[in-house]
Amino acid sequence: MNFEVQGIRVNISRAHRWKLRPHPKIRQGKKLMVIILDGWGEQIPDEYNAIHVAKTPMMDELKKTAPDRWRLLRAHGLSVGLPSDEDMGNSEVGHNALGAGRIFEQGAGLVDSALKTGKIYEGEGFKYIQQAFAKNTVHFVGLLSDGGVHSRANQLSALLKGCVNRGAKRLRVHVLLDGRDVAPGSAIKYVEALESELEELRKGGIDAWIASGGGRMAVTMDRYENDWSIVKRGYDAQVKGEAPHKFSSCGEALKKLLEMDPKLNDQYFPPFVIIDSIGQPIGPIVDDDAVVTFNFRADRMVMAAKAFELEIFDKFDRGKLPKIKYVGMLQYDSDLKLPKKYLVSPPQIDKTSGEYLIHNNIKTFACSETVKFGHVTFVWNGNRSGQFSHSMEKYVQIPSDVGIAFNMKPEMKAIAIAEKACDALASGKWDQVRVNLANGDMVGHTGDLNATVIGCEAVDQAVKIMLDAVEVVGGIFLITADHGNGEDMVKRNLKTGAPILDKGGKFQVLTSHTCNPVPIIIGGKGLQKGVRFRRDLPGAGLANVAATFINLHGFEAPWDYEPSLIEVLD
Ligand SMILES: O=C(O)[C@H](O)COP(=O)(O)O
Ligand SMILES: [Mn+2]
Ligand SMILES: [Mn+2]
Repeated sequence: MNFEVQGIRVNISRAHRWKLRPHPKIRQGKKLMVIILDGWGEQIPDEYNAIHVAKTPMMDELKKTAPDRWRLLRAHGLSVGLPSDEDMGNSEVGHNALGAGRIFEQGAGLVDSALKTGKIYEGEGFKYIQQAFAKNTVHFVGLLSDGGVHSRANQLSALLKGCVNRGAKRLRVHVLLDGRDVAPGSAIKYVEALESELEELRKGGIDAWIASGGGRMAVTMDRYENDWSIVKRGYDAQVKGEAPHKFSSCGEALKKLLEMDPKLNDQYFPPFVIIDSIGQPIGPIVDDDAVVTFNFRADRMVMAAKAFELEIFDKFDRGKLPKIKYVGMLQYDSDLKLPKKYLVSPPQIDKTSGEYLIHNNIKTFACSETVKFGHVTFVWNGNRSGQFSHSMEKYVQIPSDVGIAFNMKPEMKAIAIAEKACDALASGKWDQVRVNLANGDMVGHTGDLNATVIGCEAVDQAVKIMLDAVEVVGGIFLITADHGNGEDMVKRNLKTGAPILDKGGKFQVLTSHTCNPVPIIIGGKGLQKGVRFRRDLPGAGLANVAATFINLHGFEAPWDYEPSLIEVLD
């Protein structure tokens, strides 16, 4: 559409037309069930592939019986906006791509560029913390590893140096140990590397130390408000200098805590505080200090950001809130403007499929359990809080188990989610019913192969329940995943694919995601005859899914979306 402003002819970009054209061949009005299997990739079918070992009759049948409606998608690296194809996929980038139908450069890459160009030091966020450089301490809180999912250690190193070069004199790092996006037991390697970097800084006259720490699943990095006690433990250690364990260095902390519990995985380490020779914590956060949370990914930092920043806060007793200059590596929630100040702007993910759907009268019901709830809502909608329309969308959260590792109850809430989805479908109120089943991922991250097998079996049962409901209403289903995890529970020789065994012949556990592709399957009575996957998109990835389901709703996809995966044969 064209119009004139001050004599200049303006063409309103087609992207701003929310109304979608009817698909020339696919009818509107069919109910669509979209099922995201979190952490469900495709990999060599051997004994370390929990999805293969699991009895999954439903998923097996779908793969065997519909070759034209089953294919693989790329779910890692450049296909989901990560810096390189060495980067495994993750829930945030995966669900962003699924919901937005396009690939956006993600936090990892945005921070890399801002550090490389030096832009990070020119922004408002950096100037804010710089006020503390001369007389106060700058604290860095975040995940210490090179997993690249939530943070990266080389970005922390660059930032520490960048602060010192610009006048910071006193630095404290509050480390969160990983063992989830990287190998269990590898925390010591990252701690040693950081300790030697801080030692170098000390040689240059900078007062720089690790001040506290703990495992990421026990300290600070909870998400979607599942368990505030995790954030409290972090706050107590980082701000108040209080923790059940006190040591004279972080290296000593890791060693001693492992002696006390040799099976302890990095991600579950209890909180600890580093103390000086007279037993005082060496780096509590006090008035006028600056604090940087150096994770770029939002979901597991939002709660800590609230604890550091919100004046009105009732989740736990913070005591007297110090007056700090707090910034996030990124802004973690742009709707809540949280935190107010940040070092790098987050990706601007606009015009997501959810917004198109409501403009085209497609009503959506989304559901998952707490630990993945934000994935199928907030992240799916381009990191946007709440619904686009209260009357046309409903989001339901099933409470996750709290206080246990998920290998203790690997079935998680898969069946409860499936039942909710079936009720939603049967109610006739919703055109798209979207769920996320967490098991392949959350149980996979524990590294417990047997439990992951049980978790994957629960997923298969849940899928069957939902597909039966689709059948009853004559609808369509689309099943896919956000990245791999459960299909590979062992570290492998990268060239041969053979599992790496330790000296005792035991396999080395893989707790992280993978770079494997994920399946996508479409079907159901309501799927029009002749619909099949195109054969000309061999490199397609998660960003191609949104155009696909928009087609299945009977519309043409927006012109700037990655191409749809389907074609209709006459
Ligand atoms: O946060 C986590 O649990 C892991 O680092 C990544 O898992 P997710 O991307 O599946 O959430
Ligand atoms: Mn995931
Ligand atoms: Mn995961």
